Amino acid sequence: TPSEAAVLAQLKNMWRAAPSVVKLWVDAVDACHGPWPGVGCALTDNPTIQAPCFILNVNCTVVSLKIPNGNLTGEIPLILAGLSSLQHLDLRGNLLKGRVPPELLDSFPSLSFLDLSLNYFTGTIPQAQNATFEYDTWTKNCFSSDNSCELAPQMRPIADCRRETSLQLQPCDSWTRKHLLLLIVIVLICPLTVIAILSAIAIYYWRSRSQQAAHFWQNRSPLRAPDVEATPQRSVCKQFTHQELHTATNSFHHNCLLGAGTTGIVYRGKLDDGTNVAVKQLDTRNSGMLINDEFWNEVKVRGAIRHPNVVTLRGFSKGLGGCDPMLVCEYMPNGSVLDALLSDSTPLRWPRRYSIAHGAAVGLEYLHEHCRPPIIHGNLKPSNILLDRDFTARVGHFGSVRVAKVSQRAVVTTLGFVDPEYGVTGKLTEKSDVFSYGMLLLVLVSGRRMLESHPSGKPQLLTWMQLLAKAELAELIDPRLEGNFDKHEVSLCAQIVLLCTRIQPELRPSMSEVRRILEGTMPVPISGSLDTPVSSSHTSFVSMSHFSGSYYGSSDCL
Ligand SMILES: Nc1ncnc2c1ncn2[C@@H]1O[C@H](COP(=O)(O)OP(=O)(O)OP(=O)(O)O)[C@@H](O)[C@H]1O
Repeated sequence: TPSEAAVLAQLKNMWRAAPSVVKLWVDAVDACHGPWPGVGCALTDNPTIQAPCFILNVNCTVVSLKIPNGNLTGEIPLILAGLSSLQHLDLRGNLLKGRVPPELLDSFPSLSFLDLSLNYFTGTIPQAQNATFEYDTWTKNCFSSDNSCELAPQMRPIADCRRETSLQLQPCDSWTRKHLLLLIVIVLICPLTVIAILSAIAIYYWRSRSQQAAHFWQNRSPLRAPDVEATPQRSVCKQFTHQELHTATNSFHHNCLLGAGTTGIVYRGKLDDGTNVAVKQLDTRNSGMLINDEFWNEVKVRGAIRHPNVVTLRGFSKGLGGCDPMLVCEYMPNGSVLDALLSDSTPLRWPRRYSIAHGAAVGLEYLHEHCRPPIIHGNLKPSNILLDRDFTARVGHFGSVRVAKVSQRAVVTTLGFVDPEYGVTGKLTEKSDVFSYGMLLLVLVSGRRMLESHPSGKPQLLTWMQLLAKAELAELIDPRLEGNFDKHEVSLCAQIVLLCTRIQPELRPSMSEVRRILEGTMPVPISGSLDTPVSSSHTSFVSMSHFSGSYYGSSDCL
């Protein structure tokens, strides 16, 4: 019919480029009257009779269209509906895609054979109203399997349905690519995301645990040493320029002055990153300190020390070009034990004093027994025990610290707290620090400076020691405590003072023993409970004791 001729002409035009039988369709000849491969005709009057219309020269109609494996592309053309007499449609093995509209199938009332397999059709398998098609019609396409099992029972036994469906409706290329991408996401990205989330949770958990641990330690009874092994030991000691420290301390402004000692002046400062620090300007001219390469090497070693009871050294400046060398330490907001003891406003209560005694013992134990080589402080005294925000005692100011066993030369020490043995041998040992610790404890209990005289007018240290030896504790104890103290703890401290200040260094306890006595996990050694402490010959040291004043800077320092 003319309409069929028009449809075929359009199809030819559409699929002209494809290497299929369509290429052989000849325009000049009617499809049913010439050699149009793939196009089959039958008598219009009786379409069941297929005939060579071009020979018989009778009216014919198109009843079959067979263009298999022709590389036809695009969607299935809806103009096919114009071939309404089609009984046989075979488009298998092409590259057709998109949906197959059921209306199209309904427009072929006589269609008895349909093969659309091996294409890229998508969507659901269309159901024609008047016909059911062989199951193979649809296979090897990209149909979703949504309705495949609804259709399958009409054609196959139910048992075969799912198996056949899943076998036949194979994924095609485009499907595979999409799912490959999905697989990559699942296999690679998802695990990475999960790992990242888990790591974040682990880090958060670890941080909060360590913060909790730190908080716990600060708030708990002082009678437990922190886990020193967990303390990081990587040196973060930085070499600052003079200019950096000049800026940090507001040009060493007097408002930033924290205090002055025998070895220099201490200023409060603020680094670029906002950290508060204490900057000690070393007075090499008057202190007799020997600042050489060995000193700086020791300073760097100290930069690696991290312990909750030791002030961290943040850095140094070598003081080149005529500038003073400087040490940069953590800033301790509550100043030194000396400051706290002498504070006019609030006397240091006994539990805090005992906690300070314990903290200082733990810090010293760490320096002596956990550092390799051991570190001798060499200048332990109340102004060198600093108090952090929570009043935890931190052993500070290592200005004269020397590596153990090589302390052959004179170092700056503070008389009154220094081991009498040092006066004889000129050598500092761990036991020199133990002696100084004993004196520190005496100051904590009595609340008095080393220079202060006893009301009797007798030389200070001897008087206090005699009181201790006679166990006349009541007279020794700081009156500012107003009787609010733990008698057992005070008695323990008194006995530790006696042990630590024994003349023979080898009879003095180690700092770990001191710590354990304070914690109550070790009894006081009986032999030395009230042994003879330092003799009166030592008083000469006492009377020369140096007091370091401290001037707390006003708030407009920085
Ligand atoms: N890190 C710090 N944080 C806060 N204040 C500090 C710090 N270091 C020192 N100070 C303050 O500065 C004062 C003087 O400290 P410095 O260490 O110079 O004195 P010293 O120990 O008496 O003397 P030296 O150790 O030189 O014999 C301390 O008493 C304290 O008040």
